[in-house]
Amino acid sequence: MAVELPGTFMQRMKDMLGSDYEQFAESYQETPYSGIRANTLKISVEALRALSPFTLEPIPWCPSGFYTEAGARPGKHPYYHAGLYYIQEPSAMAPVELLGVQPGDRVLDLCAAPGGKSTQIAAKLQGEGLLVSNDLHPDRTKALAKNLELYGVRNGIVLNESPGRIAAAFPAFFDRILIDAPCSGEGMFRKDEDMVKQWEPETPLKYAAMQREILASAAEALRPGGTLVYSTCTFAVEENEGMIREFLNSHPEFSLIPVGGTGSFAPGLGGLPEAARLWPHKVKGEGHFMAVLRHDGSGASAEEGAVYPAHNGRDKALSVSPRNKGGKAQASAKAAAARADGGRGGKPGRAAGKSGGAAPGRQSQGMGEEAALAAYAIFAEEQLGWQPSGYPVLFGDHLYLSPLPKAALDGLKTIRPGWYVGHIRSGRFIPGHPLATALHPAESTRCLSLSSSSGEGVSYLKGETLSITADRLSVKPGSPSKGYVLVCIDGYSAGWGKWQDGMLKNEYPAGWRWT
Ligand SMILES: C[S@@+](CC[C@H](N)C(=O)[O-])C[C@H]1O[C@@H](n2cnc3c(N)ncnc32)[C@H](O)[C@@H]1O
Repeated sequence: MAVELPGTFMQRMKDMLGSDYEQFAESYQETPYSGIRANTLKISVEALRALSPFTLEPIPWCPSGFYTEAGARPGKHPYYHAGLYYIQEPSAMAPVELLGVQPGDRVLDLCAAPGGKSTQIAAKLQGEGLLVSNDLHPDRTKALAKNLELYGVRNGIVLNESPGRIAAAFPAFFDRILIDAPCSGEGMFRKDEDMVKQWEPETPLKYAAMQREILASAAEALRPGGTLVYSTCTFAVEENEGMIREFLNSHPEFSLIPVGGTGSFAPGLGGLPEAARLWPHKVKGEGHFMAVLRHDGSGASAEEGAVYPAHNGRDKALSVSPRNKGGKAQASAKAAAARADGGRGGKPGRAAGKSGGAAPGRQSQGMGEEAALAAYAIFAEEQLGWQPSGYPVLFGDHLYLSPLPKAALDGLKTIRPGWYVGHIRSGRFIPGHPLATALHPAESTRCLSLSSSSGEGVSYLKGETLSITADRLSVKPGSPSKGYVLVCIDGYSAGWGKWQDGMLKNEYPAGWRWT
């Protein structure tokens, strides 16, 4: 590799690896591996394999993950814009596989940007339950929100908060928490030269201080009996086994679930074989560390109280009506309940971004909330033929469907309170791009499928107006051809168009276009 690795780092690795060191050092001459992960919210693994223009080789630790061949440019294919896969470093797909997410779970991804692992969690939730994706750095939450929208996530909330404030707002609430910790990034040296340039011998200790705080907050937000996965992409023991050992000493209610030494996962170092390592000289991927921690179930969980509807996509409840999805998706956060029952004040949060983003707290400018929701309901009936579930949250003229009541997010910096469905303009409802990306063709009254290979798909993604004859539209019986059309690429939703008299006006957002 072009960048020389720091001598202090290499000496430490020599001490750590002993006879394996030579092999480890040689692995830096290899080209790093690349991968994609099927978005099973939109396409099955089998269907992606059949459709893929790239040669795909399975990644052993992730059933929906594949290595892509050198020279493949998956980011430059219309399927990427249709959200059929996420481009992700292969080892980075491992932590979520160990989190054990089930549909209906309440999951917190504490250090989530740009959203690789959050999108993986969302796929496992299959639209049921709750995903809260958080990142401390405001700039990074923009990419996080965009990736969740591209992926078609309906039950996700994006926060820009400190882990401590999240724990205070949601004590003993989440079934599963992922900490993909900020770290010294030594495991990424082969892939990212900037990590090498930023590294100094003291870097691991600097990150260890942050990791300690994040772990302590996560322990408070986890419900009794819940599961916490801690991962890093570094080799430093003080950020890995050392951090976990320290956490176990101060949190005796947690124990390690053994994952090291199984399948592709090497055992942890320093007398912690239950933890897992992915070594770049042993697997086809970069360096990673993972520990799975289970709470023993002692202590009180969040009070039963506020209930939110699971986003299974076809719930009729649009108003704030309690709905229990199989018991599990029953949100019983003490905080959510307390705040839903009267609130505790605090600074208003804020939402941002191109697909919505008026400041929460502002009421609808043009019309009252009731009228705005009525306009949306009319749109949903006409355009979708069904009413998606979720708590309606109106920020200015922008409407979201949230998996939690609005009051549950009071005082938290909220980038996205839920699924952005659109905004009100002059008394009419205008559908948002994230509404389209999360829809399946059968969920829209009017659809048009463009081919990824004919050039039409790319023309649409470039924002061009297309000439489309009426017979090419797929329209549900009894509906007119004129109006909003869900535009798909080879049958997978990509955005909106507006059809009239043989012309498709392009509604693909400027900031998302193919360049
Ligand atoms: C390893 S990256 C996360 C990658 C992400 N999980 C993914 O799969 O795309 C770590 C993230 O932690 C964020 N971060 C740093 N300090 C944090 C803190 N104290 N609390 C929450 N997030 C933090 C960084 O902004 C960064 O985006």
